[in-house]
Amino acid sequence: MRSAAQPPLALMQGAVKRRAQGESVFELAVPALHVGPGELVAVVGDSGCGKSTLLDMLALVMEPTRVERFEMQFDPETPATDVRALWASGAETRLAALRRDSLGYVLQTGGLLPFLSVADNIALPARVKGLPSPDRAAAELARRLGLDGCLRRMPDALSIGQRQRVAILRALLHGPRLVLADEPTAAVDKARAVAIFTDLQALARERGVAVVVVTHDVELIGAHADRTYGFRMEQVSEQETRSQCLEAA
Ligand SMILES: Nc1ncnc2c1ncn2[C@@H]1O[C@H](COP(=O)(O)OP(=O)(O)OP(=O)(O)O)[C@@H](O)[C@H]1O
Repeated sequence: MRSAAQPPLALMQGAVKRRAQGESVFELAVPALHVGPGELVAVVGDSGCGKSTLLDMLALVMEPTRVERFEMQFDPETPATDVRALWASGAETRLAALRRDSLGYVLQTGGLLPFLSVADNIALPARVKGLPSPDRAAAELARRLGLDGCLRRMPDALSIGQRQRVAILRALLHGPRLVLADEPTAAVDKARAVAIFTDLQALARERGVAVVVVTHDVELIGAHADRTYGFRMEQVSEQETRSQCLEAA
């Protein structure tokens, strides 16, 4: 768990995202959310409450409509990066560099490239970053995630659950400081889901990585999360739904 002296790795205060589709409007409010190095934070809620919207804002791929404070501090020795200011000034290159170097995103769909082997898929983020191919680390993580023997195969020769674990492996391998996982256990059985949450928690602890997991597995994640955020939804008119993301008691 984060010690009192350690600043949060990601901090969001007074964030609002408004999304409109035709007549209907969805508004997500995030009064205060933070995640520290070594912490695993869970985000749980019903379908359509704004979990992916929140994750996309944390992944720096979706700009908040407005936000009072949005900072990331990947190294406690250096000043925090003012993400709010980067969005406000349209600093796309800086935002892209932060995404590439410091964030790992496990997509709900896995997002593996079908024409590359599993080994080449997982080496991709490191290559983009200009780092050598992380073969040894990949083999070790593959063993931990029960993917022995899968690295030489093509993605379509893996089960959905295996593909999901490969996506986790890929998101971790280039040494991100913040890992965002959207339903990483959606296609696996309960035993494998427990193993995945246990591994994500252990990896957070060992590497001082901050992990945010969106999940429907409320009961399973409870044993692994340092904090849980839920949502309070309100239908304010026929067209407009509002949702508030709040820390669970
Ligand atoms: N491109 C879009 N434009 C406008 N509204 C959108 C868009 N995408 C999603 N929404 C709306 O935003 C709301 C939140 O969507 P989001 O995907 O964040 O929910 P979620 O909690 O992740 O749902 P699920 O669990 O089903 O994946 C939904 O009501 C959805 O209809």
